[in-house]
Amino acid sequence: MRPLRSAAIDGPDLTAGPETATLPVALAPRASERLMRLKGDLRLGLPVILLDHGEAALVAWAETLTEDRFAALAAMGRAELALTRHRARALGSIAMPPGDVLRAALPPTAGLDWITTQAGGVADSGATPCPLPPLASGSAIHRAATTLAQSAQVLPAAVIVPLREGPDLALSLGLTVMQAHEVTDTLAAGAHHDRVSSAPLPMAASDAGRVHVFRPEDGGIEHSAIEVGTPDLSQPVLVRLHSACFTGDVLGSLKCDCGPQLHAAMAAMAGGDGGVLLYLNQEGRGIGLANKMRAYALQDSGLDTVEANQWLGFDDDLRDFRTGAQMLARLGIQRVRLMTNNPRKVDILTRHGVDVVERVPLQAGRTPQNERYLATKAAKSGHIFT
Ligand SMILES: Nc1nc2c(ncn2[C@@H]2O[C@H](COP(=O)(O)OP(=O)(O)OP(=O)(O)O)[C@@H](O)[C@H]2O)c(=O)[nH]1
Ligand SMILES: [Zn+2]
Repeated sequence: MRPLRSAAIDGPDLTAGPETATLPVALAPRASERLMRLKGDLRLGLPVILLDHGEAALVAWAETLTEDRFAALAAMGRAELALTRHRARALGSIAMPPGDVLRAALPPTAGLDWITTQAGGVADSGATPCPLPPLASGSAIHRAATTLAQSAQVLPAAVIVPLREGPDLALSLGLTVMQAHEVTDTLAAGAHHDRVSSAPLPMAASDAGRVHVFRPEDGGIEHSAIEVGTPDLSQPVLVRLHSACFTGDVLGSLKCDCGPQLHAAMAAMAGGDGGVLLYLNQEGRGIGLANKMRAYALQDSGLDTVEANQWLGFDDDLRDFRTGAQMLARLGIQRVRLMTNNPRKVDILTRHGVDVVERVPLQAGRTPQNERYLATKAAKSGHIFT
């Protein structure tokens, strides 16, 4: 495979000769922007090419792959399936250490239905998945493909076809190409968020209110901060870091405590000296609404919240609370009284420069239907309910 350097793959080459010195390099996409393109392609069902130390592979996500594209991929070489260690465990494989990814050969007769079953996409169909003999430990390409899928709220299972001819194919077909390590490094770094708009909003809880909308620099999902009442930002501010729950916040689901927690937090702010609600769009602890519904179907067959996430291949909590710390900093809030039962929220805010002067317990909305959900929070996720 010829070593290839391309602005489409590596970004602009700032060390090249004088003729490139005049290129408007600021116009070229940065790593975080190329990552969003890659993610967009994979969500569409388009294959991409990932590179790792002289290796190249075509990569597509099992969930978004179509029959015609799968047939074309399988014709390109020996197709493999990459699954997270959680999904491998659900299929009956031996336990794998954190960070490891299962890499298995696709049986020659495997079709898209078989792949979807292995990926966990037919949990409620009664189909029985089977253990897959691993080929070897997954490479950086397998890891990048499954980690990126989790961040895109897609089942973390990928079809991977190693390429002998390198990324030339990608360039002639117009496929997006990226280095695997750049995918994982960029994901780990997280995105910076800036405030894009603010406006007053009178609310049922408080006539005085203001909404601030934040957008990540990579063009991803927006989040909001809601001032309830008129908090004095020079004093410790009552803050709720709330993750979106469409079913609980909007539909009044009895399966969780999110809706009552949201309303209790706003009532406490309105009834006191005001406060700030950070509403983070991290539905289903980051797995998204579609997967949360898959998890709910699995919970009806006996799994708890954590087991259901893992059965689908996801980590049990994918939320990035660094976003909350950034939003507080942009609002000029340094000291907070944090309304939560989750010590991880306190820990991450503290590690990212927020002075959490007090954890304020927030218990509301216990129902017979959410008893097991709350028990699992206490037993497996470290929540404090005392
Ligand atoms: N994956 C998954 N997510 C769920 C389930 N039930 C609720 N959620 C999500 O869990 C999150 C709960 O968010 P929070 O209430 O902010 O957080 P918390 O970690 O419970 O901590 P607290 O601050 O103590 O409430 C929301 O994103 C919900 O959508 C479930 O069964 N499975
Ligand atoms: Zn909820």
